Amino acid sequence: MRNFGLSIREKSIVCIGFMGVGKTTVGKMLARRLYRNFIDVDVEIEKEFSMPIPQIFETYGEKAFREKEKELIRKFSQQPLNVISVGGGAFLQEEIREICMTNCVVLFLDITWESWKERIHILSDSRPLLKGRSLEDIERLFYERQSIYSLNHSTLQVDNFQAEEAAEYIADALKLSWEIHAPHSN
Ligand SMILES: Nc1ncnc2c1ncn2[C@@H]1O[C@H](COP(=O)(O)OP(=O)(O)OP(=O)(O)O)[C@@H](O)[C@H]1O
Ligand SMILES: O=C(O)C1=C[C@@H](O)[C@@H](O)[C@H](O)C1
Ligand SMILES: [Mg+2]
Repeated sequence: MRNFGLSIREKSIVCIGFMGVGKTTVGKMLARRLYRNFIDVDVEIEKEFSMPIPQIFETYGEKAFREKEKELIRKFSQQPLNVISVGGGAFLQEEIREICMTNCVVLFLDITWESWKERIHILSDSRPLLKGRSLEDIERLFYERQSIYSLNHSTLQVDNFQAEEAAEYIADALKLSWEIHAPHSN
């Protein structure tokens, strides 16, 4: 789908950030507040392979997962009015970074390592890249990943926000920026 005519308020919003920062949780709430479709790319990949992510990694390998991730992000990012939560590793791929930065509003949900580690117990079973790794290894991965997320249009530090508060804050900020860009259009 061509989207050259999309205005800033029609562009899809893409949530990026480290595993477990809240892209799915906050993204879903944001979509509800903005009356948009919510798309979780991890869920869409699971549907395509008809199996959960850890099993996709085991059966087909990370490379196949990343190819499907790119294909689906290419499709959804060109549609208007989505809120799209991409996987924590999606921005490792240069092509995905380019597609998202060109077609969408890219929102980085950031968190400090200190806050993130409090969540590890609810994350490790469902995230193959965390399973079996030591805390030191995960901390290294966390800091390595920060550089890929530095390409974005806007960043929100979520440490002191409940998920719903973060969604409210983002929705209000977006509406304000849309007003500034196009004050009298609907
Ligand atoms: N602001 C928040 N405060 C506290 N807990 C949160 C917050 N946002 C999300 N969580 C919790 O953290 C966990 C991970 O959130 P979520 O699945 O949304 O992360 P994610 O960024 O989508 O991860 P992934 O990249 O692996 O898909 C969930 O149990 C969720 O309830
Ligand atoms: O950070 C990552 O590389 C990943 C994050 C998850 O959202 C999934 O996309 C998958 O587990 C890989
Ligand atoms: Mg998610």
